[in-house]
Amino acid sequence: MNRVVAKQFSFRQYDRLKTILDNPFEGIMAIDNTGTIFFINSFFLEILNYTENDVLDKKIWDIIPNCRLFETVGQGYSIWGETLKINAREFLVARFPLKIDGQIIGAMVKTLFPDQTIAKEIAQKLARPGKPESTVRTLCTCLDIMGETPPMLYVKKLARKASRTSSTLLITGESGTGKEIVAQAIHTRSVRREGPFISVNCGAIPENLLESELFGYVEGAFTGAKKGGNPGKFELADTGTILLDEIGDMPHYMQVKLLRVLQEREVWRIGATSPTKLDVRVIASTHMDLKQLVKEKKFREDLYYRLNVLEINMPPLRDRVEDLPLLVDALITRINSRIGADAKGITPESLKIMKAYYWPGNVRELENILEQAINWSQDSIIDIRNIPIKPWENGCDSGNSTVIESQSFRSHISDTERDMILHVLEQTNGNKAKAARLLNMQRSVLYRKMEKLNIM
Ligand SMILES: Nc1ncnc2c1ncn2[C@@H]1O[C@H](COP(=O)(O)OP(=O)(O)OP(=O)(O)O)[C@@H](O)[C@H]1O
Repeated sequence: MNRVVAKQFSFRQYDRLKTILDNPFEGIMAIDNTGTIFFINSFFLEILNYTENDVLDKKIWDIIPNCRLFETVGQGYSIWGETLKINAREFLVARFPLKIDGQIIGAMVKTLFPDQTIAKEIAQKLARPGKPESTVRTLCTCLDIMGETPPMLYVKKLARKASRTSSTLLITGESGTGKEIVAQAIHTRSVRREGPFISVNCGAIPENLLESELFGYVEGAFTGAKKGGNPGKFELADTGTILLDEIGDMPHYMQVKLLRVLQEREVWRIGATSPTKLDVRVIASTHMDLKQLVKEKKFREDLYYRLNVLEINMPPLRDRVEDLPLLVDALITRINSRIGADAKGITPESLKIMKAYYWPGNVRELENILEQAINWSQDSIIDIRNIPIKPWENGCDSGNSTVIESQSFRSHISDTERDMILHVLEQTNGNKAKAARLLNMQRSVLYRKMEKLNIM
């Protein structure tokens, strides 16, 4: 190998090593035998809120006074599972000596988990070997949010940040992008995790019932009111989190009432003479453009700003197709265990089609197509071309979503949704409850979609 090649090779190697060490999932830092920091990765820099220049060549005790890494240089052995607190965040870490030819030349510290919540989730999993996930917990955690592309890593980062407070949060994004699972994950890693998580689909509840559903009523409030009254979803979510899904569908008069709840932190049951105090975190989600609705005077501006204290925007699947292999693997495992199949993967042709398709129904549609393909395939390596309705053949330039006019794009989404729903209804002989299950959506959502798409 000549010197130039050797140099290039080592540069490449260096880049690769740096990528490994700079990954966003673990913190790594190393000191020499005088306690001087000679390596720190971006994970730790972000937690410390420092740049490399602030830290490199400084003594470890000046940067993280409570870090016992320098002790490792003297001790010469590793310590696992110690807690390290940096800027009010706690990490489980390991520290161990670095040796060359048996001589200690320094020590390094690394985090064992990205944070304590994930550590606890994994500990729980280990404590219950062999138990199917569904019996361990029903709500999603951050581990259930699949995706390693930059937009998804950003979503997870925002979700972690949002879980540290109880601020009102708005999650936006197309249908099926995972808004509900992110809301659940934020709840399950927040201090409210022991409290309830209540999800309300504002668009699926008939307008005349919405107020009593959300705020409850007292005995005798109206004919047919239950004896003793009934608590609303807000009261049921007390000490926990309420997810107001499809907030864009909330009628105007209810927007006023919701604004009052957010401001006063109390609800008035229908017919009540005094309010009930609440301790609820509100997360709202929508696939609509709320700003546009505000402009069109269909959504109150003051409510929009109350809800949008924090915002997480879920990227559509077409913008993160590099996540497809990971999603496909994970979803196949999920579907296998749900329907008792044994699919192992997909053909390269399927992946090619998937990467070119623009996924109007996002991950929900992907899951549905995979489940259909598993049912139609003879082999354990499934081919999505085997399914009867092939939405990617709908005559659109699937490879380049940006050239699609927004109107035709929307109508294409509706066509695809209509085809999917009709196909599943055919499979279930018109049984809507079964169809909703197959489509992985609430029955009320299916009814709403059927009404919108004129499916009788
Ligand atoms: N990143 C993801 N990782 C794993 N599963 C996902 C992801 N995104 C979505 N899903 C799955 O897709 C389905 C739809 O997700 P979810 O209900 O959270 O979407 P949504 O954005 O709230 O949809 P809608 O607006 O229609 O209510 C669920 O089965 C969910 O588990």
